[in-house]
Amino acid sequence: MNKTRSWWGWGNVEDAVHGVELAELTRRTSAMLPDTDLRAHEPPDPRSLDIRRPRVTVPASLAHLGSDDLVDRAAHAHGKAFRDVVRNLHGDLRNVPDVVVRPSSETEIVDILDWCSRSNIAVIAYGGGSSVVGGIEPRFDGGYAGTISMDLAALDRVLEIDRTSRAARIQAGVFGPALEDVLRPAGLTLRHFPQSFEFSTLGGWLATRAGGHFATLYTHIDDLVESMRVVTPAGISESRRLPGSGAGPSSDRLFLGSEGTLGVITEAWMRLQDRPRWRGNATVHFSDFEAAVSATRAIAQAGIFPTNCRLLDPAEAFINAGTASSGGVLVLAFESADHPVGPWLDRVVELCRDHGGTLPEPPRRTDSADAPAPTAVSDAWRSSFLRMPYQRDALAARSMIVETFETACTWDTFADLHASVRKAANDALASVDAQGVLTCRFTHVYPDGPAPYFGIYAAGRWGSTLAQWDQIKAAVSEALANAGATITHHHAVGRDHRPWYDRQRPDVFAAALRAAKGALDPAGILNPGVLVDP
Ligand SMILES: Cc1cc2nc3c(=O)[nH]c(=O)nc-3n(C[C@H](O)[C@H](O)[C@H](O)COP(=O)(O)OP(=O)(O)OC[C@H]3O[C@@H](n4cnc5c(N)ncnc54)[C@H](O)[C@@H]3O)c2cc1C
Repeated sequence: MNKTRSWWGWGNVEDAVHGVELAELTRRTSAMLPDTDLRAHEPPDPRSLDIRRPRVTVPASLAHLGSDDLVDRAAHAHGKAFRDVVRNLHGDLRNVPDVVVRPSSETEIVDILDWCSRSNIAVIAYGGGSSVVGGIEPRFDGGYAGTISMDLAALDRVLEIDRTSRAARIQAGVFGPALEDVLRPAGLTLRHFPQSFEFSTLGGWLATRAGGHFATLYTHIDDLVESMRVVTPAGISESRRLPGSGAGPSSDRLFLGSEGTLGVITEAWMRLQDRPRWRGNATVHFSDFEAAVSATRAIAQAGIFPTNCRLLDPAEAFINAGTASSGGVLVLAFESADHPVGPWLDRVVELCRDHGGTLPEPPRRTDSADAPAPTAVSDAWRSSFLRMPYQRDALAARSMIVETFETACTWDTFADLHASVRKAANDALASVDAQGVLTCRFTHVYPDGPAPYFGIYAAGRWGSTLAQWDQIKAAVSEALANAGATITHHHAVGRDHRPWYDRQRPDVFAAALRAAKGALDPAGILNPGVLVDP
């Protein structure tokens, strides 16, 4: 069945929360936050809204690539963060691209960039539109004649597979599932699975330095890049395919995380892996969160790199895995294409026991090609992980504030950071008069520190939830900045994180980035306001 992408919320219209799932979601929410007004509000029809008419006309030679359809433009106006969904629900579409263009070749991209550079039209590269930081939104000053959203979904092919070096040349507009469908028959995988996998693209992952689902070793997409090809208004940059190189600063590193401000990534050679055969998993309960953190650190520093090492604090374990625990739950998994993983699993279980962890179920493993059954907690966590964005939308339409924020810090600073974020979030919830819960989990762990990921579930007031969230987000972002943590571990900078990113990066680096932008994008048309001012 062909599904319909939602213009206002996550994913497909047909997959939205309804029926039993909706009843259970509202029941659990009411139990957690009694007196919440959970009446549903429907999104408006974009055609009923007073959306600005297009200010630009695509030249005749490119006209077949352009769309000024109102719903198409509305769907390209915002990303998929809570604040995007809420604005859509309220019909707040004040910044809408004038035209959506869909090139299917580099030549067309070059022609579009030439036209826009000459005509002072801003260009926003658009992959899957799953940005959660205002990265694809035409929200900026600067007297542009208009804005186009350059949707790259037609660049969706795997062009070559090099089985010997285990790499593939892949176009930037391919979505996660379509990419894996092509690699699977060759026994290969990119093995990059962000939560947004189904609705985000390779180009978006590269442009935002996305983080995949796996907790250790290859965490960011950066680790998987062999070379990149980027069309800039000043020309095309293509790096050599190399397993490693010490030849000066890396051009790939310049374009990774450039968020559409320096050029349009059209393709990349990506390092692949053989599909895993051997797997093992275990779930460990702790009675004390500090001990759980120490166990997780011991594992991160043991040099054994589990694929999953996700520590859920008690609130997170309860809300998203349905498990009660006083000190948190650690979900562990290993997989390998080459060897059985039993000894590694045994070792991490031993480390957990050393820190007081207990296992309600024995570890599971297969030293054969059959996948082991997941533990009850890891199964519950996985299905809730995939449904979370749909449930977030259902709750956003019912006056709830449901959003996440993420960071990374060194182990020595985690306890203080955790305490100050908790305080900032709870104070902010009180100041916006919202009863709520803060949760924390580690999405990734490194030998020198974790990437904590926080969630807020709070009862808001319909019509005010955006303002309430913005106040909470500013408070927690300040707490992260003051603790010396990063404003983002993998969600990128976009427009929403700019104030804190500007404080985080060294001033001389900002000057170098501005100079690079000046050289690559002399007319300053690419994604204005993101990373640096034009
Ligand atoms: C529910 C949900 C879950 C998420 N989970 C994760 C997660 O697990 N890990 C994670 O890292 N992020 C996650 N994100 C954030 C988002 O999915 C990532 O930032 C993702 O990499 C964006 O990819 P995209 O194709 O949707 O890009 P877009 O949202 O379309 O674009 C993002 C940025 O990249 C630029 N861009 C896109 N394509 C190109 C290109 N070809 N060339 C140059 N610039 C380009 C855009 O201009 C924009 O600045 C999540 C978001 C949501 C809503």
